[in-house]
Order: sequence, then C-alpha cells, then structure tokens
Amino acid sequence: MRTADGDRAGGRGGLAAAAASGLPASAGGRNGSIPPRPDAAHGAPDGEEGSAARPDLRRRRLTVLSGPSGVGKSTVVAEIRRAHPEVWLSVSVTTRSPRPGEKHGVQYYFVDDAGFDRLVAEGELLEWAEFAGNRYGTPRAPVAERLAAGVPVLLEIDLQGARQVRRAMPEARLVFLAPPSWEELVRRLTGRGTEPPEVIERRLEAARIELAAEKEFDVTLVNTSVQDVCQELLALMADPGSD
Ligand SMILES: Nc1nc2c(ncn2[C@@H]2O[C@H](COP(=O)(O)OP(=O)(O)O)[C@@H](O)[C@H]2O)c(=O)[nH]1
Ligand SMILES: Nc1ncnc2c1ncn2[C@@H]1O[C@H](COP(=O)(O)OP(=O)(O)O)[C@@H](O)[C@H]1O
Repeated sequence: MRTADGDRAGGRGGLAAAAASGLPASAGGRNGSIPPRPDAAHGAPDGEEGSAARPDLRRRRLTVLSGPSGVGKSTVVAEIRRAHPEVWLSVSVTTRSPRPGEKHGVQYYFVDDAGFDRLVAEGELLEWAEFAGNRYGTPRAPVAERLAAGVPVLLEIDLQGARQVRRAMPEARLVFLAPPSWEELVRRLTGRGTEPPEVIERRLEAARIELAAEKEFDVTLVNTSVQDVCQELLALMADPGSD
C-alpha cells in the first residue's frame, strides 16, 4: 500500500492543480504545515475561561474516524452532515468512480490519475493513501483554515491516512469504528451492493489488517446503532480529554 510519506516535498503554487481538479482554491497557507496550536488571538469560541485549558481544547478539534470498509463510516458521516452542521467534514479527493448518488464536492472530489498526481506534486494533500486500487487524499488548506478558526474538524480516512495524521499532528484524536462482528461486517459490505465480488474480496483483505490495528487508536466505537455512534462521536469532539 502506498502512502503520502516521503511524497510531500513539492509545495509550489498549487492553484492550477486545484482549479484543474475542481477543488476549491483557498486564500492562504496553501503549502504551509497545519498549525497544531493556532494562535489564541484568533479567539475561537471555546466557551472556557483560562488560558491553560484553551490550547488543549483547540488541539482536540481534529478528529479522525477510521475503520474497515463496510463498517458504516459513510453512514455515520452522512448523519453528522445532516444533523450537525457545526462539525466541519473534510471532503477528500479520490480517483475512484462515483457511486450512484454521490456528487462531486459532497462525498468526494472525483479526479483522474493525472489530477491526483498534480495535487501530490504540489503538496496540496495533508495525507494520501492507495486503498483497494484507488487513491484518496485530504486537501490540506481547508483543514488548516478550519482548525485555525477553531472549528471542529472530522476526517474520515483509512488506516494509512490515520497513521500519517498521527505522525504529523500527534494531538489529533483517532477514533476507530468497529463492527459488532466479522460476520456483520461481511453482511454490510456485501449488502451495500456497490462493489463487484473481487473488489469486496480486496476490501475484506484490507479489513483484516485494519481490524488488527485497532489498538493504535485512542478510542473504539462499535457501530451497532448509527445514532448512538453519532452521539458518542459528538461527545468526544466536545471533550478535550486527556488521552
Ligand atoms: N487516507 C485516506 N483515506 C481515505 C480518504 N477518504 C476516504 N478514505 C478511505 O478510503 C477507503 C475507501 O473509501 P470508499 O471508496 O468511499 O469506500 P467505503 O469506505 O467502503 O464506503 C475508506 O477506508 C475511507 O475511509 C482520504 O482522504 N485519505
Ligand atoms: N449501525 C448499522 N446497522 C446496520 N447497518 C448499517 C449500520 N451502519 C451502516 N450500515 C449499513 O452498512 C452498509 C455499509 O455502510 P457504509 O456507511 O457504506 O460503510 P463504510 O463507509 O464504512 O464503508 C450500508 O449499507 C449501511 O446502510
């Protein structure tokens, strides 16, 4: 599996690549690193008194949700998008084809291989990975902007991406979404009906590796009920915690 590690040196311009790929061009900090602790002068509404607590609250505003294909990540994210507009969801770039109902700029920015190559070369991606034959990456600038503004940010990315975020931003909270059982995971992935059998096989192979990495995460949520998981996730995002 390839990842963005060692591939992020690029970092000039990037507007052309963003425009060509249909990504939103943003005003500043395109190629800078994500500030792990934005300047307190930005005045994010933490609702907390005292400067000692403030940096921790800020740093906790980046949450990463990962878990095996079919566990229900997109379903959870869709529910948060619907019911909790105060959470900002990063929209990833991918080379995979849209599924029925998926819209460019909503679930993903759909780009071709050349478009993805350009984004990588220009240093536009915070992290990226190849998963089951397609590439996926997180646009860097929009995440940096939201974090600097004190907005809670949620990334839904694979294990390789979660590991890259952990290295780049150790203060991020990593949440693992687990299935109630292996059988239920197979049922959900198959039942979704969006992939042919050989792709399901590849995703189940990846799932075994991902399930074995659960202990690398700060928290595990078991997706028995989408509503419960959403509530637990929102509670975590509101809690600076100490882990
Ligand atoms: N590293 C990384 N993984 C991503 C990103 N966006 C999505 N993924 C992951 O790519 C995998 C495949 O996503 P997708 O094709 O939408 O299938 P699904 O998760 O089974 O619905 C999932 O594990 C996603 O979490 C990203 O920006 N970076
Ligand atoms: N808590 C749940 N109980 C039962 N089915 C679920 C639950 N969460 C998700 N699903 C179903 O499982 C399938 C896979 O969910 P999806 O969100 O596409 O997973 P992922 O994004 O992790 O690949 C979908 O058909 C979805 O409706």
